Amino acid sequence: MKASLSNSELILNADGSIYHLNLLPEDLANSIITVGDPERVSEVSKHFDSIELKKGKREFVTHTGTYAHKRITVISTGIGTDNIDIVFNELDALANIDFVSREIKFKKKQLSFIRIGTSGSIQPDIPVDSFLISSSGIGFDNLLHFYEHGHIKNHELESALTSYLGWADHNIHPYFVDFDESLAKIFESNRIRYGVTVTNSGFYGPQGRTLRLAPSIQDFNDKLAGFSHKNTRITNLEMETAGIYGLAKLLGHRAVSLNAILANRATGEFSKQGHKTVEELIKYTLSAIANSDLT
Ligand SMILES: O=P(O)(O)O[C@H]1O[C@H](CO)[C@@H](O)[C@H]1O
Ligand SMILES: O=c1cc[nH]c(=O)[nH]1
Repeated sequence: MKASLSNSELILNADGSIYHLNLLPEDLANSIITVGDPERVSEVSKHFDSIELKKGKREFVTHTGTYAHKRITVISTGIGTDNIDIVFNELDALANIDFVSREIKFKKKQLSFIRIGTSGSIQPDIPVDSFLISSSGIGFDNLLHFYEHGHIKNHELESALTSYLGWADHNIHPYFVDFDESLAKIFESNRIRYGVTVTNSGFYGPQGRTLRLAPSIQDFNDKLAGFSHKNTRITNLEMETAGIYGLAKLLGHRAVSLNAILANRATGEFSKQGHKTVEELIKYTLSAIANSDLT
């Protein structure tokens, strides 16, 4: 017999929508763009040919519409993998749990997630205003540690990085998860490079930034930048990708993260045209989706 999820586990609002996102199952397209900044949602949907719905609650703003005959949902996650836990569990519930019987559906739907985010490079040769596809996400947060996840990790790279860093005494246990290669192919061109992205649990200390507080690990970014294993090096830092890759893979979905590089931490630069660069990445992403087999 199938288990019915209780009211405290699958939480629905009075109108039948899912607790934090305020969405109904029919509100969701199969292709989903995630962005961190709620204001970036309309920067994406302003390009749509039509918008069928706009909903939101807290930092989770959602627009669903059509672009070049593709139905697309764009949703903001806010900042951090704690929010990724909420967004990805609730989006998967919309697709794969029957809200009437409260049972997990036998036939699962696979969603395609494309993150359009901003990020800081730690390599001097990756300039501000460039674009980067994360071929892996390395979680310096703790989200994946709360789920059984041994089967979806890149064990070889995780072990190599863990022994190189030797930061277990700092309670740092990075998890390493790869992108969905078939989804990433859609976004390949000579305008965008591949890299490996660290997902941090903060923007300042956890990304090696020092304003007034002393860091617990000296030369944090230099140490990350110096990692090398079979042609793999770490390229950039942000705050969501590893959590997205981990939860998407665990739930049977596809995910790829596209980064607009706004900071170069090695050279101390920050983009003077961040809005334009993000706008260009949005147009680049939508054009690639238009020319893809995504439905
Ligand atoms: O621009 P977004 O998508 O929010 O991404 C980056 O920007 C935020 C920090 O400024 C973090 O969320 C980081 O991951
Ligand atoms: O340096 C940066 C720039 C954007 N987003 C981040 O998380 N870090």
